[in-house]
Amino acid sequence: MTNTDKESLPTVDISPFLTETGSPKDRAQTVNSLHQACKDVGFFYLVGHGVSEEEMNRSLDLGKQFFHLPEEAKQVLSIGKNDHARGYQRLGENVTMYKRDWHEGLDFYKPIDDSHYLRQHQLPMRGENRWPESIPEFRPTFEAYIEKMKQVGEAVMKAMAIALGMEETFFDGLVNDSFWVARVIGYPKLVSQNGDVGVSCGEHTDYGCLTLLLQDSTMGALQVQTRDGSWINADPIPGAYVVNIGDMVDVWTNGLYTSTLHRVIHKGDNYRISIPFFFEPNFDAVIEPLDTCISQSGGKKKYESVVYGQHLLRKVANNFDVVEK
Ligand SMILES: N=C(N)NCCCC[C@H](N)C(=O)O
Ligand SMILES: O=C(O)CCC(=O)C(=O)O
Ligand SMILES: [Fe+2]
Repeated sequence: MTNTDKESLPTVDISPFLTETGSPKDRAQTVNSLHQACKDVGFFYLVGHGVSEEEMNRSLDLGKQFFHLPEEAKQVLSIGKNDHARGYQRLGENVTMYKRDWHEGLDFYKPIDDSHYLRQHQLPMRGENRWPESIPEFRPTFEAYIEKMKQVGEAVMKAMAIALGMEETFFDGLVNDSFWVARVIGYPKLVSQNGDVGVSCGEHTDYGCLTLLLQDSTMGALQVQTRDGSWINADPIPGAYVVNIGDMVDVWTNGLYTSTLHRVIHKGDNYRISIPFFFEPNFDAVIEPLDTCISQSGGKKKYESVVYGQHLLRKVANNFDVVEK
């Protein structure tokens, strides 16, 4: 059932696209609910994704274990000692719209080889992923988790292609080598400070195709802007992902599906963990508005074409505070 009521996000069941056995009727239902959700809010709960609550909780728990390590152990993985993108970012090192975000993070990107554009040009994100060695289960657990998330991302993009009136396989060649990002975020209680500290994570849109957000049971932290400008909570529902679409879907659809502003304000006493998986286009994918979407949205092309990797590089350049290492 698609719930479009103002106070809560709609739900999409992706299971008919993850198994071979999805009936035409069930697939149509998924496509319709996805279309409505992407048009109305750009945020929805995703169920039927095949990831068990146990797997979800294991990842969240490993994230928590990592952030509870002593600061020196975390600093070994610092992005400043690597490629300025892969690795650990201490509290306040992330910046959104020139303000420090009150969280710490650990980022993993799709591994690349020496022929990759990022290595050839000595750019951020060109390095190797940095895994916490003192937590041996961390790497295998996350690597298995990432594989699942890629499959879920591909399935949602298939349903989205149909929702847009394209062939089911339309996005395949644009996302089959997804330049994904898996981010583990730790949020201490937000305390008001002097200076330039903003919120837990300042308002922003995500950059690529889809964000599949796993969050712990903390309520009231993640907020989403609705079309009328008000903010609603995107609270966790056990077993469901909160999914939102990114800037590249906005471009493909000529604004028919919006990449919606969201932010995090965590004022609770607990230490919150979230794990967004950013399912993104291929690094070199050229993204441009689809003809069918241009005609469904007034006939005027709103965006120029963009290479995803270049969009990402521009965004990442503004993501971090310059700190002494
Ligand atoms: N790939 C994504 N979406 N990463 C998280 C973005 C958080 C906002 C970011 N500091 C910004 O200023 O865009
Ligand atoms: O922690 C959250 O709930 C959301 C984080 C987020 O929006 C992001 O990292 O892009
Ligand atoms: Fe986000």
